[in-house]
Amino acid sequence: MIETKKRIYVAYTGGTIGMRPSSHGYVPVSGFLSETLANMPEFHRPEMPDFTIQEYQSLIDSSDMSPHDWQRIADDISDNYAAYDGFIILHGTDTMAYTASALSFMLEDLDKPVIVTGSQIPLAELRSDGQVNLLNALYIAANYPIPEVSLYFNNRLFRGNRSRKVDADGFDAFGSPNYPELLRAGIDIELIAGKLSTESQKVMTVSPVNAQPIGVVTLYPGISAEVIRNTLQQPVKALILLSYGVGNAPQNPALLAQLKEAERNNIIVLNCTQCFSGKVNMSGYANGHVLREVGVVSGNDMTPEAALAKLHYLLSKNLPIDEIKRLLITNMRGELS
Ligand SMILES: NC(=O)C[C@H](N)C(=O)O
Repeated sequence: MIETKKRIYVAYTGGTIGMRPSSHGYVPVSGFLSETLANMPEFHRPEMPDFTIQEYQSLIDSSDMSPHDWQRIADDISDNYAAYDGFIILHGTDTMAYTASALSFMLEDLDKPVIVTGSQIPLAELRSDGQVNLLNALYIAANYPIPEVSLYFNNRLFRGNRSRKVDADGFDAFGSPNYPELLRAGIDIELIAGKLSTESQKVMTVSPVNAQPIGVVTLYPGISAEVIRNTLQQPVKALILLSYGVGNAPQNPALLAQLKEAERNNIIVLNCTQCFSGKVNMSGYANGHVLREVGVVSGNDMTPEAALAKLHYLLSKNLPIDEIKRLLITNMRGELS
């Protein structure tokens, strides 16, 4: 029996991977990525899957990404879902972890691999990491299909909603501080925490997301209650508080009163740690306990990127506030332990 080649859909949204130098720095240029790839023979070897590149109308630096763009990507995957075995999203690195997190929530009952990747140096430049990232992402999507939204960078595949950009200018630009990688591509390709897809009867659907007014405040020594008060101005619906250590905040009565006021106004306050790894435990110290007493919800070991994406996703569903709070502490897509 002849094995048919896998078909992979590549959505090119922008980012450094397809950029070209200009007088004011790198810019995305339409048609350039497809043209560059057409001239790279390794992408067309018989071991490689068949792939189609869909270049988006307006290619963007990922610092311009918004929830509206997440929706466009999710809808694009949905429109092409039946015709392909896997999906690669070519994306800038700056907000890649946010998009991977958002897609992980929006794509309900996903049973095919969706891999987000990009590069630090454009594909067409000398010493680019784009070639190896895209080549491996295509190969892995076809031969090691892990049916979830993941992020591939520098020989490692991470769970999308556990990943973070950890280096502004190195090639090892992503990490997954609280969860092992799904797969490592060395001389051999080694599955670590990833589970390969099996026969499934699932029907993938997209949960729409609208941009939600969400505040984010990092605590710092000397922070005044006014900073919290200003961030909590209407129409804010949720606040991510990036607290100290295991979820501690100063025992400043004015600051705590602002958080209590948020609860009275049905504004969700989600406590994530500003530490790179580890988790929130509001019973560890009296300074964390007071936050719990004023109704703050624990973000556990969610990354700030996953917490923001999850809030956009849940707030877009118009659920009762208690249900949103319940789901925030529930593991929905492997985003928290
Ligand atoms: N390496 C990159 O892709 C960075 C670029 N500014 C982006 O996020 O689009």
